Amino acid sequence: MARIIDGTEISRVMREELAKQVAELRDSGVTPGLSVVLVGNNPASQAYVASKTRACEALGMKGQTLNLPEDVSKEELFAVIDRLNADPAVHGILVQLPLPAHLPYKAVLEHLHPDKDVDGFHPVNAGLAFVGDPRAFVPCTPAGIMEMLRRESIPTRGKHVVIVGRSLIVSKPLASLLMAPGPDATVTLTHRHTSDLASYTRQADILIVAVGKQNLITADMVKPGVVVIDVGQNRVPDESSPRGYRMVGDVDFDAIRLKAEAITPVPGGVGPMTITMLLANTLQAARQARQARDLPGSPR
Ligand SMILES: Nc1nc2c(c(=O)[nH]1)N[C@@H](CN(C=O)c1ccc(C(=O)N[C@@H](CCC(=O)O)C(=O)O)cc1)CN2
Repeated sequence: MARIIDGTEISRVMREELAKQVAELRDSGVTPGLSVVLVGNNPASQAYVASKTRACEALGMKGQTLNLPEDVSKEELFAVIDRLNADPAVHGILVQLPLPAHLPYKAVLEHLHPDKDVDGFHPVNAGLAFVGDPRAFVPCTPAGIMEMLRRESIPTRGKHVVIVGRSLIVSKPLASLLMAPGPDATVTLTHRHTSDLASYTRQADILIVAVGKQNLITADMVKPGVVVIDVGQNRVPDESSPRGYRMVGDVDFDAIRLKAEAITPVPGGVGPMTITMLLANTLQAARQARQARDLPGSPR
C-alpha cells in the first residue's frame, strides 16, 4: 500500500518557515505585497484567489484582489497591470487563469513586469528558469512538486520520470527542473498525441500526470513501486457533498495506491503546494526588490 504524500502537511510546515522569513523582512521595513487580478466570476477562480490572499495575510504579507468585470477590455486590463507594475508596495502580481476568451492571455502575461511575475509565466522568467538562473520565478506547481519530492526524500538522480502533459505552466518547466544538475533525473515528456501512452508510463520510476482528465491513468499503466504525483483537478458531481461535487485527480487513486510506493492525493496533494510556492515567490520578489533598492545597478 502506497505512502500518501501529504501536501497539506508539507505546506503547513513550509508556511511556518515562510512566516518567520516574512517577519524578518518586515523588521527590515519591507512588507511583501501580492496583488491578484481576477477577471470575471468563475467560481473556481474566485475560490483560488480568495485562498491566495488569505494565505498572504496569514503569513504577514499584504494581499489584495482586484476584481474586474468579465467584459473588461484588453486596454483596461493593461492599464490595471501598468499601475501595479509601477507601485513599489506591490512586489508580486498575478493574473488568475483562465481568462475570458476575448483576452489574449499570452499578451496579458507578457504585460506583467518580469520582476513582479510571481507566477513565473513571463517568457523572461521561463528563460531564466530554463537556464537554471536562481533569479527566476519558477511556476508554482512545478516548484511545489520539486519541494514535495525533496522533503519526502524521494530520490530523482538517475530515475526515469515520465510526465504526462506538455503545458507551459506545469510540464515543460518541471521537465527542465528535474533534468537539471542536482535532481539529475532522466525525463520523458508525453502528451495527448503520444501513441501507446501506457508503454511510457509503465517505464516510470516517478510518474507525474498533469492533463485534467479523470482516470486517465489506470493501475495496469504503472509498474509496482512507482511514485505517482497527480496534478489533476477534476470536479465530479457528488450529491452527498455539500458543494454538489468532489475533486479527483487524473489517476485511479484507489487502484494505483495498491501498487505504488508513494502517491499524492487529490485533494490535499499538489494543490496546496501551488499556493505555498506562490507565497515563497512573493517573498523572493520582495527580497529582490529590496536588494535592487539598496544596491541600485545590481542585476535584476
Ligand atoms: N495565475 C494562475 N492561474 C492558475 C494557476 C496558477 O498557478 N496561477 N493554477 C490553477 C489554479 N490554482 C491556483 O491558481 C489552484 C488550483 C487548485 C488548488 C488546490 O489547492 N486544490 C485543492 C482542491 C480544491 C477544492 O477542493 O476545490 C487540492 O488539490 O487540495 C490550488 C490552486 C489554474 N489557474
